[in-house]
Amino acid sequence: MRVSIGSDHAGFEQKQALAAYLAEKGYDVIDRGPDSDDRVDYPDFAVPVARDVAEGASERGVLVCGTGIGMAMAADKVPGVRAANIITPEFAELCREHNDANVITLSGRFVSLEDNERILDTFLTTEFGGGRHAGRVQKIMQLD
Ligand SMILES: O=C(CO)[C@H](O)[C@H](O)[C@H](O)COP(=O)(O)O
Repeated sequence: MRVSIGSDHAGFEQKQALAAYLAEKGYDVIDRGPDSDDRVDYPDFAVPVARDVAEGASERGVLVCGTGIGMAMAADKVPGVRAANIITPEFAELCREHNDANVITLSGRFVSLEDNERILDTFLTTEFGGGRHAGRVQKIMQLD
């Protein structure tokens, strides 16, 4: 599976570690930056990752900032993207099963790397449940 990843300065350290973690697990990782922890603006990195997913260059997107909140707001503006800000593995499972989220946004300041690895594992391996959830997700997508 191809996965695009990006961050801002607050998520840079975890982005680097998570990109390496995913590559080690066999994922094809596209790193959309940044390349250092210099202060940057999160929308500038959310949008390239979101566009990768919306345009099919990758199947999933991963974004890390201080909280994940700003990244989710920015990524979700890109038509075709369903971004979820996730801080527990349980929510990671549900955002896939119920919402078919295709971009996950993570907190580099309030969630440990180990916990974000577990969250990411769940996000990348849980299938959409379909059924009663399908029409609901369809209604979201009609808002694009
Ligand atoms: O987008 C955010 C908030 O939802 C992120 O947490 C940012 O990383 C944060 O706002 C950056 O803050 P800083 O004071 O400029 O480091």
